[in-house]
Amino acid sequence: MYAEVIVDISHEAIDKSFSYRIPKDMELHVGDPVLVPFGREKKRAYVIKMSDTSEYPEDKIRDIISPLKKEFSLENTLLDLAIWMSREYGCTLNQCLKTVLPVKKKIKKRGKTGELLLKRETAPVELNQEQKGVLQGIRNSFSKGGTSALLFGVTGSGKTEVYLQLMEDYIREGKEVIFLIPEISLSFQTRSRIEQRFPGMLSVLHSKMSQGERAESMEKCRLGEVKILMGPRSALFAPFSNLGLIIMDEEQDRSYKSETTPRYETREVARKRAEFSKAKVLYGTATPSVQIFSEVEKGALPCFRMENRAKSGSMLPKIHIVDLKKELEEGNRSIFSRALEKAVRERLEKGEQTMLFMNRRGYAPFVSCRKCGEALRCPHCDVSLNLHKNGILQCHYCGYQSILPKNCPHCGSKYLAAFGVGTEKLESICHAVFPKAKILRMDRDTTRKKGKYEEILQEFSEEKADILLGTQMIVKGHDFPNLTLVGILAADQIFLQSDFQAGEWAYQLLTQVSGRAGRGEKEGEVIIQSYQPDNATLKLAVRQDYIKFYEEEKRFRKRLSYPPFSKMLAIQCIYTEEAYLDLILEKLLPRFQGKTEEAGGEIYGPFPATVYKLKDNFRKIIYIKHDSHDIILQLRDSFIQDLKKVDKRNLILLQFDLL
Ligand SMILES: Nc1ncnc2c1ncn2[C@@H]1O[C@H](COP(=O)(O)OP(=O)(O)OP(=O)(O)O)[C@@H](O)[C@H]1O
Ligand SMILES: [Zn+2]
Repeated sequence: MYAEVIVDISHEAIDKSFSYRIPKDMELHVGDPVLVPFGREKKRAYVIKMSDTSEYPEDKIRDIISPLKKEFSLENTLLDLAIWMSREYGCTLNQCLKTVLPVKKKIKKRGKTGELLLKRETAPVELNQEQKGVLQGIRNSFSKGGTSALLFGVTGSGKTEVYLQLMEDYIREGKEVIFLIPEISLSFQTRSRIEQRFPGMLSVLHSKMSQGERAESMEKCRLGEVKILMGPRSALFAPFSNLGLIIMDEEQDRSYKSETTPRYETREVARKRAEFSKAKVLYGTATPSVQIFSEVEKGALPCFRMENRAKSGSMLPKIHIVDLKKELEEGNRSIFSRALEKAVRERLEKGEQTMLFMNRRGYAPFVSCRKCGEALRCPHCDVSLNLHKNGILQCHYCGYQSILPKNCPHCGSKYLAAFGVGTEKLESICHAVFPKAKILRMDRDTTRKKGKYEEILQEFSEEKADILLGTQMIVKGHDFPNLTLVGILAADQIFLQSDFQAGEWAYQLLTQVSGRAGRGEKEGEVIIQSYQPDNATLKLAVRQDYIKFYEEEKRFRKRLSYPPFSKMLAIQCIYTEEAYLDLILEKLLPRFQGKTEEAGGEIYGPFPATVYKLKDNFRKIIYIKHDSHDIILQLRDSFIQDLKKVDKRNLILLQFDLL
């Protein structure tokens, strides 16, 4: 027998594995630590794969010296987690270890830190009745052995206060807390609330950090210099050895789904991490994901609700829909409906703030020729190019850039024109329509530089600007008491996606955006502009009736047996030559289809991915559905085996997405 091992994982990025022979009487398992000869030294290594044969010449291969005891339980936990992830998400253990284990950097030795004492700078807010009720409920549920719970509270109901109290429970017991937040929304407000409550105990991760800074944050956890790690999904792998609690705020957020291999679902990995660390998980949200609410419905997850805003006098905002078709009929061609424009003016007069949401960045999402009708497209991807204000065309998928040509590259005419509105254009329009207003824009382009994101939010919260406009980034978790108007300029964009989860995402987004309005004492108003004011999801979002929305969504998904009412696996096959990709799939599919159907599953596709060509790669997707999670995983493995037989040179890249 042979083993593939990775060496000394805690010291550098793991990207290479080595082969060793397993001596006859040695019993080993994947994940076991072993001692191996390495150059002239002996090193600690981990078994990541075992096989009967080895590609290495017999005389060059060396023997494993001995198995080692798994001494330190943290390492154990993270290894177990990696092993589970590689099985669940269909990728190599190596890929999972890279995700799970922190890259360790040499860090200056610091003086030994004393016991971390809990000294508060600010007294906790007196909780209201609703908050007290849910806090007690969660505590009871956990102390009776419950391992996870959902805190379902409307926007502004004061979930953060509940989290803080619960964190305190665990920190007092000497345990550690992971506080997960969605990507990009490093809510500086929440961060400073935690810092004030638990001075010196918080470490943070965020996407703008360098490798070194991330490593440093993680290292503080390992050394016990902090008790709380706040960050996006990767914070889940904090090397805490006495983890007590994982809080996952905005549980429904899409950034919790990893877009790179392993494509894991943070919600599930959190549960596993908690299981291996004997910790608890609290999910929090104002709009539960359909997945999590189906668990509540089945009685598998206790749910604690808060239905009122926390601050006395604060109410959920009034929401209206404006019909853009009617605006057009009545001669208004502006991007602002009359109602929205009037509402903004009123806010400017009263010195209140406005937030304007536009789902696209850049100046205009399309440039096309008025003569031949062709749009300018990315040469590497199957999408149209976005025009930016500086006259640069940009692909938002691969980053390709070119200068806007004078003439149409298809017919040579000079009638190229930009269509649609992105945030840059919205900003120019706002300046023209409201010349006196102070305007801030927040999107990927204005927040590229480190610190910019916080700077914009800080400025807006200090009321140095009247209008904050931007993409998704502006909607998450922020609390501006003087913000009384939210305008959603093009709600239809939100519904355009073809995914079966599109309705859910739209509902969540609309609720989140709307939830920013009227969080102080002044009443809030939300205006949603749409060409399809009768859209069912839109109407449900306006009524803010989650249960009704959930019931509708459940009916639709049950009828078509979509998750969470069945398991679904998307298999994405990727290759640069379309013809070869098609050929392989043609060879492979009949047999695989047979297997799937025999196992009682359903198979669909292959379909081209939404963006079929991406960075010069063609992408086709096959979906399989089955009630059993395990059978789905078996079918996945058999797909991999079958593909190996036809794609002998191993050219096609596979990506699995377990839904
Ligand atoms: N018991 C309380 N008494 C007075 N004010 C409170 C109380 N609890 C919370 N607040 C205030 O209410 C506002 C909303 O609270 P918080 O940000 O925790 O809500 P949330 O539920 O996390 O909202 P969202 O889901 O929209 O992010 C904050 O300004 C907070 O300081
Ligand atoms: Zn591109």
